[in-house]
Amino acid sequence: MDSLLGYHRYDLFETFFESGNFCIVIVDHEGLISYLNEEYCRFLNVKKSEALGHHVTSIIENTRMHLVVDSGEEEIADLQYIRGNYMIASRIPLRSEGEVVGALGMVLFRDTEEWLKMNSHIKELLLELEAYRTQLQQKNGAVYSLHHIISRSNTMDQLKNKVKKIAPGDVSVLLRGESGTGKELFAHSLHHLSERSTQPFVKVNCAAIPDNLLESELFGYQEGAFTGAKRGGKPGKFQLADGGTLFLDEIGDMPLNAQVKILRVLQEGEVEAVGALKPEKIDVRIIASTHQPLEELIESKEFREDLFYRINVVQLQIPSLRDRKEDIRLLAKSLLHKLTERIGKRVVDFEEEVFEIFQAYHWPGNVRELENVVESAVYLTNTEVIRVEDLPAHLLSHSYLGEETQGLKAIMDKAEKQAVERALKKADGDKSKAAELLNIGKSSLYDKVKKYQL
Ligand SMILES: Nc1ncnc2c1ncn2[C@@H]1O[C@H](COP(=O)(O)OP(=O)(O)OP(=O)(O)O)[C@@H](O)[C@H]1O
Repeated sequence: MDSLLGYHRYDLFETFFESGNFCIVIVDHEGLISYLNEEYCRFLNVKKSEALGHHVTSIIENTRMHLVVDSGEEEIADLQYIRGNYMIASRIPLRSEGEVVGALGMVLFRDTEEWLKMNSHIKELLLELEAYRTQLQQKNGAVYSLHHIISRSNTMDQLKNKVKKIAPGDVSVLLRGESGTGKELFAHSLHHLSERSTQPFVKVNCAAIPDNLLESELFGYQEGAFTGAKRGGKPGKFQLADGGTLFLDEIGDMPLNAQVKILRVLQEGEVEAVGALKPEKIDVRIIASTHQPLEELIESKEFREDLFYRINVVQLQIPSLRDRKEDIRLLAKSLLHKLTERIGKRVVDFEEEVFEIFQAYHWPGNVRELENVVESAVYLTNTEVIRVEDLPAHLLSHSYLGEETQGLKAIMDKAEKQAVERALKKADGDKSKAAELLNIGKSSLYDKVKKYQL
């Protein structure tokens, strides 16, 4: 045995790590992946070469490997949500001469179903847990929390810290920001981190409720309140949110008469269903969102000032994507991962030029627009990497024009530089070929290469 281990140690480990149908990952003291076996690569849908050397959090969803390295504490049979399933993982710190030098993670069962087959005795408990979880989710309605908000910019970090501070209280929060910046994700997160997290989270799209239905939608109605009223009546959004959070989305689009009614409920803490004989007490926390300039709407008497002061106790301004361009790369990668998983197509990365175009574009639709662009590119691409030609045309033409402050000369230079760079790349550095692709003379190309120091 000694000689077996002595002479064949490496082969034995390799055989062990690679032949079982379990997943193994090893990270170093910085949380960078040193080893990922083939089975895990298949499960994660990544290439080994792309994973090695990268921080484990960028490759494995909800991983805790880097935390185990920090704490030095092993975690055995932990439930981890990954690729749409709960799997069971164990994480063991690796020590050398008393120091933690890394960690080994092993996925024991890749989904709870696999686990159930082997552990019939806990089946009942787990099913019960799932039932409660689903029930809670249905009742609760808030599915996102802070870790779903992907970012690396300082402004977003500061916002997330602010959310952690204000979430526990009952203070009303007004979320401001352009459409698609993630206001709803913040509303969910505030609820999740609050003491009301086990209670309902109810969203009202203030812009979408027709005027004549507004009262019954918000405050409910009693049986027989009007012709066509349901038997037994119907609770309104306020009653449904009782004890929890009411998210008033696009409050700036709410008609004035509805603003008056909402204000009254907030002031008095009670609602009166249509046809009810007396009001009922209601306890809700209000989170509102808007992309409208409310101060201007107050000036033009389209928004009530008293309601504004009620909802605007703490204000969170979510920056537009063009004001936090350092988030774009991370967001694009994360959205790609999420979308390919949903669509079921293997597309693993973006060409570097795509990121350049993303950086130059002004993203009027913010993260929602980025999501749409990545989704359409995933459908269109014929390769595993999204290329410039997979992007919508308006992105290419606008990318140079996004920064109007630069002046026309600078914009044209930038466009020219990118075109030359692209042609050189396509021609594998061959300048004659690149000149041909651009339909210009060779000497003109040389001039441009010199000018832009390519
Ligand atoms: N930081 C983020 N990380 C991951 N996904 C994000 C992020 N921000 C926004 N998204 C995604 O972008 C889309 C738009 O986000 P959301 O609906 O929260 O924006 P919004 O500001 O509420 O928009 P609107 O004002 O139009 O309702 C959603 O699919 C959301 O999941």
